[in-house]
Amino acid sequence: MATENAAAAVIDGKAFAQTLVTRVGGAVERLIASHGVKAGLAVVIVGEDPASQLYVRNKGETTLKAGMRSDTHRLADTTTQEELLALIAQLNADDGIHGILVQLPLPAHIDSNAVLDAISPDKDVDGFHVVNAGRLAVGQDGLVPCTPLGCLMLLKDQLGDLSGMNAVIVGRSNIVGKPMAQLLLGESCTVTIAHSRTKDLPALCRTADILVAAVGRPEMIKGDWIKEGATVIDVGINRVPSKDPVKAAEGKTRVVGDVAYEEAAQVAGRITPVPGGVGPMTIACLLANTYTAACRSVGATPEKLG
Ligand SMILES: Nc1nc2c(c(=O)[nH]1)N[C@@H](CN(C=O)c1ccc(C(=O)N[C@@H](CCC(=O)O)C(=O)O)cc1)CN2
Repeated sequence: MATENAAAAVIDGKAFAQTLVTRVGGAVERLIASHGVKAGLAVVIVGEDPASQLYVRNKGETTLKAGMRSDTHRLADTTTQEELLALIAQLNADDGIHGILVQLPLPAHIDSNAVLDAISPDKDVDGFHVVNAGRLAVGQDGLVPCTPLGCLMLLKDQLGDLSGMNAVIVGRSNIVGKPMAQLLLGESCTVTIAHSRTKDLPALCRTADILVAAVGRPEMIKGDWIKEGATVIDVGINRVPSKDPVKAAEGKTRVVGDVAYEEAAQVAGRITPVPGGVGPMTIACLLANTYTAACRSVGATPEKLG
């Protein structure tokens, strides 16, 4: 799904995500009919971060839209690590819950890795558990992190066979950069991960047929870093002051990606916007992963959704 822009085709992640949620909903219904199992997702949020609250609300609403059970656990930011681990143990043991997600970031007094690794790997719908990271690295079936999975779906929808393409990923996080590299390697791309110590990043980016920006720095990637006709996937979600000085003075913000969109769209062949690109795919893929986990819990083969 792409609409024409000045130069680049704009990849409509929002529309793709809506289609995916509808497909998940159909598959969820068929799993209920065939196995009497209703997929269930538990989301845990600690604290009051407004962006996290918004994402968690969206997750709950979309889960219900897809016909799944949705439980949201809202915990105070004074919650101890022990209390959070006790809740996870309870959710691991709950047969009606097939997916568990702990919204990140967690407050500083909680060790995120300890919490993520307490989630049963079979219910780890974020795909962040070391077991799922390992499965992805060796090409075994597991649960794949939602944002890179969504990026891959968009890329395959746009480009079809990716084999032999040069992919450059800017950012080496465990959540996006590293799993994205594994997924693109699995599609037989030639993959480079760039990071803060990479030499001549603009020149490296210009070698990319596929450029994935996941660095968390507003509009860092400029138009002249992009090869003519390349496909640009912008994972960044950064809040910056409004362009209108009066609104900016009132503290109003706007959301931008890691790519300088206006410049990049003059050069790229295809590009994801922010908002409306990768972000909505993250939530749709979370539902797809929850459906997959529910299927596996009863030995059913998940339908292909993406
Ligand atoms: N446990 C997790 N925590 C976090 C994840 C994650 O995948 N698992 N990712 C992000 C937040 N996130 C989902 O949790 C998320 C971020 C953004 C969007 C989205 O649709 N964004 C909109 C713009 C919304 C805005 O204006 O702020 C868009 O891009 O169109 C969805 C999900 C960190 N935490």
